Amino acid sequence: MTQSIVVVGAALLSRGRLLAARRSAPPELAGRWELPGGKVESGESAEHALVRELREELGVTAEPVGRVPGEWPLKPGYVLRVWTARLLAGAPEPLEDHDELRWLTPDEIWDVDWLDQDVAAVEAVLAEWRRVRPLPDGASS
Ligand SMILES: Nc1nc2c([nH]c(=O)n2[C@H]2C[C@H](O)[C@@H](COP(=O)(O)OP(=O)(O)OP(=O)(O)O)O2)c(=O)[nH]1
Repeated sequence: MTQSIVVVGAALLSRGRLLAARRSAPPELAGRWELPGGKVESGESAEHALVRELREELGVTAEPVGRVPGEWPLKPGYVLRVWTARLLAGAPEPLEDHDELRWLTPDEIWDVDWLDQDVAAVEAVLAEWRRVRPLPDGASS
């Protein structure tokens, strides 16, 4: 049986916001938004890949916090798994693969044009985020 290639995505959360990244390549994905991350290399753990990718792509030191339950198909042979993560050092910059970053509040999550294949994953991130930090009584979303 052929194993799918695992792509790890980071739900980097800071000060009540989620980091979204706009892809600059390849052309069919450019301009759409995703969770920063990338492919897990052979012999590498997903958590290690997450830390490595965030360093390479965004220039930050981050640590994984917890897996967001679920797994989402990307292109054939690729699946996306997502971890919440927190920043330990640095301010994210779009160094590689991205040309813009945005910190989104829960209310702003759908303001960006997520990759189609990321929408279900982002919904799961939102559910996990609310589970961990429930909204105060009376909040609308
Ligand atoms: N990082 C990331 N990639 C995603 C997401 N959604 C999605 O379809 N993809 C696709 C884009 C790419 O085809 C693949 C991940 O490749 P990548 O280019 O980010 O990973 P990488 O840094 O390891 O790749 P490479 O440039 O070293 O080849 O998964 C997502 O939310 N995050």
